[in-house]
Amino acid sequence: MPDTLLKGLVVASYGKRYGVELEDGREFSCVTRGKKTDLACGDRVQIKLTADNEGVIEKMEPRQSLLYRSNSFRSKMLAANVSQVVIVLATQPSFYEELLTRCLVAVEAAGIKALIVLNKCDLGNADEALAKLQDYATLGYAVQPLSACQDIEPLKPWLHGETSVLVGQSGMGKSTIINALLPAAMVRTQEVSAVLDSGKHTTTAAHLYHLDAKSALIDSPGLQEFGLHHLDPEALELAFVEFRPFLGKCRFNNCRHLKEPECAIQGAVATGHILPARLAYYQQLRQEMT
Ligand SMILES: Nc1nc2c(ncn2[C@@H]2O[C@H](COP(=O)(O)OP(=O)(O)OP(=O)(O)O)[C@@H](O)[C@H]2O)c(=O)[nH]1
Ligand SMILES: [Zn+2]
Repeated sequence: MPDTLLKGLVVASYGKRYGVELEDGREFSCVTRGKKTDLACGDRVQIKLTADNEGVIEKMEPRQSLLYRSNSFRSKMLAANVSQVVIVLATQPSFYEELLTRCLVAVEAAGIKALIVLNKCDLGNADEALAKLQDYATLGYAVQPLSACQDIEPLKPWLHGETSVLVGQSGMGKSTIINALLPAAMVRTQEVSAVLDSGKHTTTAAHLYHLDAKSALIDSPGLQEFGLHHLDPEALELAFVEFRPFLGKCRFNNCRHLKEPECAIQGAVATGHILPARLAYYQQLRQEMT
């Protein structure tokens, strides 16, 4: 029955090709109709089979969430329908707080939960790195210390029942985490690449792995460029969670919280309700928008 539409899940995206897993577990290499490329790993779709191991994506189901990463030129979809973003940091090499901030902004704007994992806690300077993350814990973000190469167990309860996407700078230990959670992952990645790459060198944008019947993990490439060009100023100020009680209380209702007089956000910094560093990150991102 070549015209039957089959329900599936996008488990890999390779440029213009997508790996789609059907409900029975079979996976097919699929293309979209025309020039449509606005699909992401985690999207629920309906496909029509065209030949052995090939399919065309005919329909996409509505999304619950969509996480973007973008650079200065364009935004790209990172993952769809995720419930949680796991930001992987490490004690060494030291992480960029600016990148963490950008990532948290993207997560808030997408309406998703965030978990901050501090990996490599077996190395010497864990206390220092954890102290740095205390500010984020105070803001309400979950922070989980980990040593992925020694014991992955502390991470597991956080992933249960969630569709999580792992993001992090190169070298923080994402691959180590995935391999510890899912020892067969590497094998599977290679098999899928062989099917989908068809001899060409394409990079995987993201890949979804099932941890169990209720939990999935999406691996994504580094987030070195976590531009936020898809956001508008309102979304940006809302993404700084501790700003929310003060929004709408500035003298000017179009206040950018840069140098305006009688700004409630700057006032909250002066009274110790908002950290100066958070305002500085906000202002940097706000200025990128103008
Ligand atoms: N000491 C220590 N080293 C770790 C831990 N987790 C990972 N590493 C090491 O850190 C290095 C980088 O780990 P990867 O898992 O390759 O990092 P990645 O984030 O996947 O990096 P990319 O592949 O570049 O994206 C490797 O040498 C790992 O062995 C840990 O918990 N403790
Ligand atoms: Zn203001």
